[in-house]
Amino acid sequence: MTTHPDDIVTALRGRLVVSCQAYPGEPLRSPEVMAAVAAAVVEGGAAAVRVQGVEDVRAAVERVDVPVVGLWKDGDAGVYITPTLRHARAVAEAGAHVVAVDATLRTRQDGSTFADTVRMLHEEHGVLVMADCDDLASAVAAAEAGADLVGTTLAGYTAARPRTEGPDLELLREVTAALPGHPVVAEGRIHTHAHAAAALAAGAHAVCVGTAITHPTSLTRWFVDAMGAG
Ligand SMILES: CC(=O)N[C@H](C=O)[C@@H](O)[C@H](O)[C@H](O)COP(=O)(O)O
Repeated sequence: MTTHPDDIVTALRGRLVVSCQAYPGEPLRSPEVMAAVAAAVVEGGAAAVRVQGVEDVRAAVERVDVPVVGLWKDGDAGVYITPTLRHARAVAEAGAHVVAVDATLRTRQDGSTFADTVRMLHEEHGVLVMADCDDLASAVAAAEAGADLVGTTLAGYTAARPRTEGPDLELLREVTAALPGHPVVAEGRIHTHAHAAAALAAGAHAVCVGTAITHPTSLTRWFVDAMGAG
């Protein structure tokens, strides 16, 4: 596998990234299980995997031969995706090829900025940075700060934008138009093949899908609800 930063970005063009995450207390919540899920999605053609938690990142890096986008979720309110320099450093040290970081314009717990995080990850670790954004302003700021990949990950999960039923394609179109040539990753509520195709058509460099591939509890619940069988 290529680990050169430019090659990783090129390798993701038009491809699927699969987020492999189980949440605290869930039956599949273990680094070994998530690494196995990562291996399974790579067999299906995932060009990269997105993995949460330092131990999960370490296990996935050992297990799969595609780039690992690592993050550390600390809590689930406010800035919680790789929220401080300490979290970012730990994810990079666990071997992630790309570190995903909250890039919203909200205040961070340790007083650092997203730009500080990008600088530290580039200079001290030589890894790529994925900016998890929630609106156009944060996406533009993230690109200016040097983010290698700009994601729509947090659209609909902050006060910045309403939560759309499927992916926020309107935001995706705005971001790809504002950042021509900059790799934009469509992420968040991409639940169908049609959503993924629409995201590419809207200019996404890559598409990241989590729940609709790797979260069996949600998938089951969707069927149960549709059947009125719960
Ligand atoms: C908002 C937030 O915390 N998103 C997280 C980011 O890593 C994950 O919980 C999502 O599963 C991931 O973004 C993929 O999205 P979806 O599961 O909708 O395909």
